[in-house]
Amino acid sequence: MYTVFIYNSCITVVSEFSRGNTVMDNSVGVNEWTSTGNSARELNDMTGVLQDVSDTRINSQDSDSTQAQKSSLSPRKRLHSAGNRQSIPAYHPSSKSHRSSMIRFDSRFSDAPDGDRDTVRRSYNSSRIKNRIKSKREELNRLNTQVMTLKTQRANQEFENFKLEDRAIVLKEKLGTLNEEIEELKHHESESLKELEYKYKLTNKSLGLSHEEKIHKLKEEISSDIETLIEESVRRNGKKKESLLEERDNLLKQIKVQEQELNRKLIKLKEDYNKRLIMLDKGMDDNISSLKQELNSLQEAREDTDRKCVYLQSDEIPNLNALNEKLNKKLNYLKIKFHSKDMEISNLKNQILSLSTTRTNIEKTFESKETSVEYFNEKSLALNDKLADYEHERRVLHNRLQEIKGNIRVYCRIRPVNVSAIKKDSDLADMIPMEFSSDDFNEEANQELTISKEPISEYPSSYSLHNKVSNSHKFQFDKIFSPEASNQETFEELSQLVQSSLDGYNVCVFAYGQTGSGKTWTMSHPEDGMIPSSINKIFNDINTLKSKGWDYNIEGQCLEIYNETIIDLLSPSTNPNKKLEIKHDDVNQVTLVTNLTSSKLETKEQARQLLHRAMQNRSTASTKSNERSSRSHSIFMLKFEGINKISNEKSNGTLNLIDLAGSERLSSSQVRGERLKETQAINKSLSCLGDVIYSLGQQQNGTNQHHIPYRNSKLTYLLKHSLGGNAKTLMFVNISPLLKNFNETLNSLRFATKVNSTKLASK
Ligand SMILES: Nc1ncnc2c1ncn2[C@@H]1O[C@H](COP(=O)(O)OP(=O)(O)OP(=O)(O)O)[C@@H](O)[C@H]1O
Repeated sequence: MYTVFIYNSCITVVSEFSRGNTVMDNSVGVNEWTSTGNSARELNDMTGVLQDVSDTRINSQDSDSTQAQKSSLSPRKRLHSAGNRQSIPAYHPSSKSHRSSMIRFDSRFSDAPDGDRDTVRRSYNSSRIKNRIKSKREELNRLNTQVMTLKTQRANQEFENFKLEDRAIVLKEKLGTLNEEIEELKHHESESLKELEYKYKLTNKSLGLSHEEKIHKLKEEISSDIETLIEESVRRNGKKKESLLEERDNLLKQIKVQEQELNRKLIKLKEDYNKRLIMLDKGMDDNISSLKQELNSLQEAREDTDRKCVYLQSDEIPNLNALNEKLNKKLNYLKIKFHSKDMEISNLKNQILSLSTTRTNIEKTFESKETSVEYFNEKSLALNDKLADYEHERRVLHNRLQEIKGNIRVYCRIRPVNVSAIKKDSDLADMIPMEFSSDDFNEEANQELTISKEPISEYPSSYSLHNKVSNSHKFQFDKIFSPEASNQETFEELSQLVQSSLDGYNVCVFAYGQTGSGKTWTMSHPEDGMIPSSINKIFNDINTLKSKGWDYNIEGQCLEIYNETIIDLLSPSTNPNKKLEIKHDDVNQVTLVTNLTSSKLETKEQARQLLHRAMQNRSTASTKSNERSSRSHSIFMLKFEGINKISNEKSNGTLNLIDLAGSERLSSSQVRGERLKETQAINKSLSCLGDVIYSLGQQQNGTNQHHIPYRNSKLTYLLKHSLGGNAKTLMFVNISPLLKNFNETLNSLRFATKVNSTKLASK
């Protein structure tokens, strides 16, 4: 016995050998079955068989068996009760075919006895069912194989879909890359634009400065650069566009090919399905629907792909086209900009042309001005030459004048007496009777001074009486300054020698005379003494000489010779190691005192301060050593080093302003001890000075060619190169007007006369 149960969409074939003994023989899911394409008809056949078997059993066993049992065994009813919606053709026992088979069956066993006949029929039915089940199993296996094939095909199709999706992703990536490239192109283009602008600015600047040809060349270069860049940009963009279009075409082609392939496959599949549908019967609706679903999914995939293609066609390519348009617009904008820049360049060119015209005009004016400047320069040079010549001539003439006046000049200065202090005739009698006239010159341009112990005239109050004098002493000097003469008047005569020192000569100015005769007054009076006045004149003259091309370096030194010892007045020191020694450079006619302080003087003030310092040091020392100032020679030395920028002339001159020690005679001073030694040293050095000057005079006159005793005293040795030759010497003989100093005055006048008698001739 076989019973088919349908429960939970499963058909279960049960072989029942006996009532109440049921064995599960085979079980196939309905859905699976239907999906594998099992024919409903065959199933119906089988159920029909089962119905036959059932009917047979019903007929053969118990005709009174209940209708309920019958209905519970009916597969048709079971199928319907399981909710199977398949339309299965009805195999009712009352159907014609069924009845015919029953007739055939009955006719075969009609001859057999009733018991045997039932048994045979049952065995026959059993074998028949077995065979049919076997054949159905085989068919089921075949269907399973077909199902597997379809599954494989579906997997393949899914794989194809995946591939398509991958392809779409790759395409998207490519599009992304293309977008990046386009961005890069944009960036590159903006960079190129910036570079072009920068180049353009640079070129504009250089255009403004360089020549017209350069401008033209630069313009051409810039134009060609811009054109090249534009062409390059166009070419690159064109290439990109072409490649993009090519890519798009390729993609479209690929899509088309794939579409065709897909269509072909779909057609094939459809055909296959149709074939299979024909083969597997129309009852395989589920299968078809699944296939339809697959088809739908495939179509969806296809639509998706189509949409992607459309997206690519509709969105990306227009985007690319828009970008291209944008680039073209930019290119046009650049072209317009280039055109405007070109206009600007032409404007600039015009400006440069007008500027170059102006420049040419200015150059012409400049040339004419240059010509005038050259002319004036030449004139100025000529004038400078003339000026230098004049300056030289002036110097020569000045020197000649000084020589004519005498390289050794002696001026006598009579110290005034405080006239208000002379109250009585007896006071007048204490004065030295002297006679001179301030403007009375003899044939040799000398002035004469006559002194006498006795009154020279009946009117002794006058200095210029012309009465005959007994026991009188007559002297001749280059100039005699009356007691009323001021320092300014005195300096007028000296100033020419100061000029000589600036002109490169060595000048010595001595103040000779007994103590109290007015030497310091004459030389160092702080306001108008010879030294302060010389300082004034020197710095004034230097300024004037600057316009004639002269520049001067001035150095100042101050020293004292006391007891034949040199003392630095700017830095007095008791240090025995600091020896002040006189050194001579006979070749360059330069004298140097070792360790002597030398100060560079650039202003009057500096020179005055230097003098003030020296005077202070001298007075401090004087207090310590009992009026030493009267018994020492003080020397203020100014050295001038001049150079003329016009004529390149050089000059080296020295101005020595010397306040000599008092010239007291030993007999009159009646000194002893230290004081005697001092007086002897003073007298020795003064007499040496006289000797040197005298010897020099003799040498120049040709009478004495031998020895000049410079070394006999520190003073003469120091002044070796400032005495003699072209050097100028001026000696002030300061005399006292008092009768009590008559002998000293006479002595001084005699010494001065000795000096004055030596007129040094120029070489
Ligand atoms: N030209 C003058 N006018 C007015 N006073 C004068 C003149 N010359 C000298 N004296 C006065 O005479 C005095 C002595 O003068 P001064 O000190 O210059 O002499 P000296 O020769 O330098 O003396 P010593 O050798 O001691 O230094 C001073 O008081 C000074 O004021």
